[in-house]
Amino acid sequence: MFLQFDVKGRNGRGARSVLIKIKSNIANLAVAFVRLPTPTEESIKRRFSPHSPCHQLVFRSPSNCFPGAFIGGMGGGQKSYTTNPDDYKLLEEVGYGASATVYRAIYIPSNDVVAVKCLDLDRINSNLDDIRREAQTMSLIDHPNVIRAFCSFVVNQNLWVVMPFMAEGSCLHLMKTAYPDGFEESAISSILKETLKALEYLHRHGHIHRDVKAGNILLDTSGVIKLGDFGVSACMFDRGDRQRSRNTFVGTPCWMAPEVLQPGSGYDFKADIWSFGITALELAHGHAPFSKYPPMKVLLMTIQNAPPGLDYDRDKRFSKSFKELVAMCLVKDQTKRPTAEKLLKHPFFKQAKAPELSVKKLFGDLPPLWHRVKALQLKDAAQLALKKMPSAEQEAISQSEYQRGVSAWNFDLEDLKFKASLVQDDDEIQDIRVDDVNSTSFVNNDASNSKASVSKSSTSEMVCSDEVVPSEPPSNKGDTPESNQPEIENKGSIIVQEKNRIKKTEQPQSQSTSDKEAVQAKNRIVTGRNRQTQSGPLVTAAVLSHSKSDMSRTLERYENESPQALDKMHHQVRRAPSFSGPLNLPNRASGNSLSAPIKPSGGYRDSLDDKSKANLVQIKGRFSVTSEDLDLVKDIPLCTVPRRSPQETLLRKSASVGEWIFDSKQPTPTTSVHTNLPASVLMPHLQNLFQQTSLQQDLILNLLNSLQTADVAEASQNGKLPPLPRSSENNGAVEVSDRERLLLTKVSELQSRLTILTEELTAEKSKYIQLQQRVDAIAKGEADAS
Ligand SMILES: Nc1ncnc2c1ncn2[C@@H]1O[C@H](COP(=O)(O)OP(=O)(O)OP(=O)(O)O)[C@@H](O)[C@H]1O
Repeated sequence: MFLQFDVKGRNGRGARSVLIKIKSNIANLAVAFVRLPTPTEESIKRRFSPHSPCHQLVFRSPSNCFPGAFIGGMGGGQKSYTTNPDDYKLLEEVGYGASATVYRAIYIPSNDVVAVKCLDLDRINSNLDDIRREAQTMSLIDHPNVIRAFCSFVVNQNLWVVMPFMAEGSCLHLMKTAYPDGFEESAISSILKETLKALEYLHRHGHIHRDVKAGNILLDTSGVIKLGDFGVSACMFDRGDRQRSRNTFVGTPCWMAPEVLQPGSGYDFKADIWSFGITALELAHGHAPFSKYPPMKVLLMTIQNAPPGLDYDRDKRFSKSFKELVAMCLVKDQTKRPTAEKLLKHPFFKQAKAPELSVKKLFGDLPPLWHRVKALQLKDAAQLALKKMPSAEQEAISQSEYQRGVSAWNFDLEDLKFKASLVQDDDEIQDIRVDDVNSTSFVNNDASNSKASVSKSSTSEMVCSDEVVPSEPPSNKGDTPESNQPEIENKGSIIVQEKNRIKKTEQPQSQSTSDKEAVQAKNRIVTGRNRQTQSGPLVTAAVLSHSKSDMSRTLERYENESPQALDKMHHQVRRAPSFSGPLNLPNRASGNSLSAPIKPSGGYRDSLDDKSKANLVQIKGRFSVTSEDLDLVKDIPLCTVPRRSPQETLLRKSASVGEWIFDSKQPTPTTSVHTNLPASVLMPHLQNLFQQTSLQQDLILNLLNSLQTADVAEASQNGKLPPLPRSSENNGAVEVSDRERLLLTKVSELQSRLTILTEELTAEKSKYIQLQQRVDAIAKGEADAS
């Protein structure tokens, strides 16, 4: 079916200006990670003014052409919705993403509750094709598990997409509100099954969703589950431009498949299967794997590490079939991943209950969605207000560096990998592999470990903050059909705290508020650093490290001082680095295949352990690096692989130094250490290694010196640093200080390298000394014998 995409003004005027506006937006592709401002009451009123210019994007199908209104494209018998904005009354904000804000709204002619997604065309990180594609795809949908658009039209600089209102919001919101550790398995299987049905439908019709994640799985009060957000979907059967778009990075870092990160080869619908697997882990744990890391680190880990899975102690509560399902999806070689159709036949889904049974109970007694969203926004605002800790700054710098690379179209994967390697890992929240440690199990094996226990128990990872009162819905709430909904007392203000779980299980089941605070304080001390997840707007350590009353005071201040200030903060919250936004990276050809080899079992791994036991060379937190992976990342520069133990030196040699200094084909001395080669053979190699490591150290020192002294201009030409300010007229001071900052970053990067090399040198020295002693001993023994 061919759809025509028209732009017209309300009175036939203004079409030209809209087209120009949209075209100018195409030129703004490089603007990434922009969040929309919270529309003020003023701006919403303005939008609805009868004098406000309205332009309509009208979708017409040959068989169903109603100028000014779009009626269900394929389903037939659908309700009709007009494209007149005056027919819609926007109510509360119920969600926001990278490119849009979503409102609950009333369609006045029929009094229906709908959702209106407002995409700001001025700020959207997309071109007209993308926008059109999303709206077209959504309007053609005819599947119970996929959100369809009733109609779309342009109002001022916004594209409005009218769609069914999903009263319980997204799974992500739900987890952030009440299930910080994820859902129980029965709910997960229902959610995944419905999502998979949606994917099967989309794939069958030639679409790749490209943004499958908990934030895009929407729930309504009756337990119906729908997959939403086609902001980045692509058509598999297209050629030309759209086909090329599949060679670009689009998606959200934590959910992106490895092949999406190496766009030279392109990717297909199997990328959705990977994202589906990540979503399964997200639903199981409350967050996506790698979500605590900045995007560039996530990119590196996705490429370099063994795929994540349900392999840890905390995952004991999950069934074998669930673990298998996840493992099937998270296979690096996309050709080995099953189709959605095949996955639907997996035993895991045989037991899946109807969502009305397993999912509906999840939100039984939660406050209305908009209260929850408001509470989450307030927490984001508080987080921003308190965001003065260095780690937050580091995140911001990391994010801005990343964006700079992306928006300047000078993205360099090697540079990215190097920078990623400098991001400090958070060892304090390491997970423990099942077969590594016979530790006390801290997992609540009770499958009913859900909201009730979470919200009532003081051992839970939530802190209920009664003081945070979600702001009242707009005054026109009384006009709505839901105005008779009882005002549910505030339960939505919940702070998720990741802390030392073993410690927590020792805590008593009921405590007073002050006890709770004391326990939290204790846990903060025990934990050191609280978890910071960068998957969407979350409560970070900044908030968590403040007492409940501190936080409420902050919030009160923002609430009371001025609504505008709060509004501004919300605006800033959206603009603040959030690591869940889609990525759009330029096309890069890559000859490297970084996909890990898959066992000939067709990609069906019994568990990660099999692979890890054979080839595991490093365990780092929840991640492991296998020798298979190392072969594939040998082009990753020095120190991208963290080093902790003498054994890891072997790994480092083969992955970095061996590549840099030695002929990689030549056997390295370190690999020979464990052989029975005579000392006379070993010694030259060791001496060689020793010398070359020293050389490396000298080289780095020289580089450091030269950088620190005079070679600034030359450095600016190598593309790594911004150019020197051309004139002093315009904010030269800012440019200089930015530059200084970057130079300092560069210097610290070099210093880190130096430190690592020094460590390495020391390790080699001690090995050298040991071997020297052995050689001496052998020589002495031989001398004695003769
Ligand atoms: N129909 C709906 N009913 C209720 N809530 C919705 C609906 N559609 C979206 N939302 C909420 O709004 C949020 C943002 O919507 P959406 O994901 O479409 O925006 P986006 O800007 O495309 O997001 P992303 O950051 O994923 O690209 C969702 O996560 C969800 O919580």
